Amino acid sequence: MVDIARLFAAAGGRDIRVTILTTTTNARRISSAIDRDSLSGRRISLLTLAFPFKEAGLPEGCENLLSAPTPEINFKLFHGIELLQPEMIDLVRTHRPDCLVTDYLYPWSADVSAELGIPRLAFSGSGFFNLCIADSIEANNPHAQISSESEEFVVPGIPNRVTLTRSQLPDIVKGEAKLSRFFDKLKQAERRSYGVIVNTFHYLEAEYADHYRRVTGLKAWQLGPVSLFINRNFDDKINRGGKSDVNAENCLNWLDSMKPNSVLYICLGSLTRFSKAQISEISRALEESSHPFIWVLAKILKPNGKEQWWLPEGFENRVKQSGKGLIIRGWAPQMAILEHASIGGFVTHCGWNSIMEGVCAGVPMVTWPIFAEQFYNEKLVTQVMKFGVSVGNEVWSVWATEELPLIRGERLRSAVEVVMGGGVEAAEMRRKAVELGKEAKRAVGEGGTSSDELKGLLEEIRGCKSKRRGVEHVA
Ligand SMILES: O=c1ccn([C@@H]2O[C@H](COP(=O)(O)OP(=O)(O)O[C@H]3O[C@H](CO)[C@@H](O)[C@H](O)[C@H]3O)[C@@H](O)[C@H]2O)c(=O)[nH]1
Repeated sequence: MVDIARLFAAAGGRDIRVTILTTTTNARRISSAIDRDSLSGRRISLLTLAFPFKEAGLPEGCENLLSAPTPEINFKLFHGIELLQPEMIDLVRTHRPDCLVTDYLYPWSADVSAELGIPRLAFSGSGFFNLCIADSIEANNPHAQISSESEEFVVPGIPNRVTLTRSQLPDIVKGEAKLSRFFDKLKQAERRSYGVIVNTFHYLEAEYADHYRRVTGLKAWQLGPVSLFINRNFDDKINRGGKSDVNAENCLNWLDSMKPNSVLYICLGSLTRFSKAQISEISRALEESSHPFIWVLAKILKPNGKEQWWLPEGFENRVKQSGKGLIIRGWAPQMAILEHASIGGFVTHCGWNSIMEGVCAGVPMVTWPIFAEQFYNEKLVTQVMKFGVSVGNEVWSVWATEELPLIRGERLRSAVEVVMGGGVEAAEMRRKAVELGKEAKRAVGEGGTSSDELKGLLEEIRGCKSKRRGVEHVA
């Protein structure tokens, strides 16, 4: 979202000013990313609201999932956001923007936009592929005809043959009534929007962007990869949101000492939590594999809801002594790592931003989706564009608890071997990943598809404004 704001500020010229409406702690988290870019620093203002912690039953300062990604906190956060709604609507009415860009999760913004006669653009944090799969599953219920959780079904009516299992579908799809009602509301608001903007690019998802436009009748713009448009300097790359927990230069120096395409990067996002048993399996795979690695460690979640870092006894010392790997606890300088020539493979949870960043860097992937729409994103990588291989996780879950089936070390190792080994399959995946990386750069360059769509979108917003002025004048 912040990258999108910076994109508008940078591309819009003098007549565009951007205001980001957010809550206090989140504002603190993003302000440095805005301020260090002098252009966006001048053209972007932050408008902050105090989060209603007490009323939502949350501890002070807990206003995003990073502090504790549990379902309980999730629900309370949603409740807090709901409580803020009247205040947010008032602010929009007072500021009267020419265009409102809001997350999919803010259905009210479609109403206030209609009231003010301004376009609402829904921002999807994920890609068109995900939107198309979600639409198809909701409309056709293909999983209803399947007898077991693990039987594959084909997603109907989309451009490619894509298979999923029922166990990989988000809870919401499988029908918790309260959640379903909420998501119906989001869908209706999406359909009442002026259009949607997506952090993607033509070459990666062209068919799915067209399919989405056709099925929904909505306008849709591909503006990405936003990270390429915006994050041009080193500081931007290493401090995207979180402050890096390692010395990025040391990390890159270590990568400099490695051969091209030889290092495996493992990061399962900022929200994933694992069991001790799962961490043990990953460490065993990494020790037994011949490839050097950078591992961004996921925390374990204890039964009492507390979190902690954990590694099997002696593992870290052995890694240090052999010089085979780096272990990062906390926020990694992910973009800078992925772009390094020594990185040869990326084990990812398939969060959309990670996929886009891996694509930009031309790195093939081992996919390990955990929850949200990550299983859908996985299929774009493994079944459609084919620049990655799945680790074989079958079960959607908010996090990997002790009860969930383990991904065994052997399974991880063999998936890593497919991507990092010297076989024909590995070469083909790498070729595809490199091609995508080139196309991503082309898309954001002068005359590129995303650059042109951005120009077109800004023109359209200006057009809406002129039309409104005309109407007001006549009135
Ligand atoms: O140590 C870290 C961890 C993350 N990142 C950055 O944080 C972002 C992570 O984003 P993403 O890969 O999308 O993962 P999540 O934070 O898990 O994303 C949530 O939001 C995404 C966008 O809506 C969804 O696709 C995911 O399923 C959902 O989990 C990326 O820019 C990473 O570069 C770092 O720089 N260092």
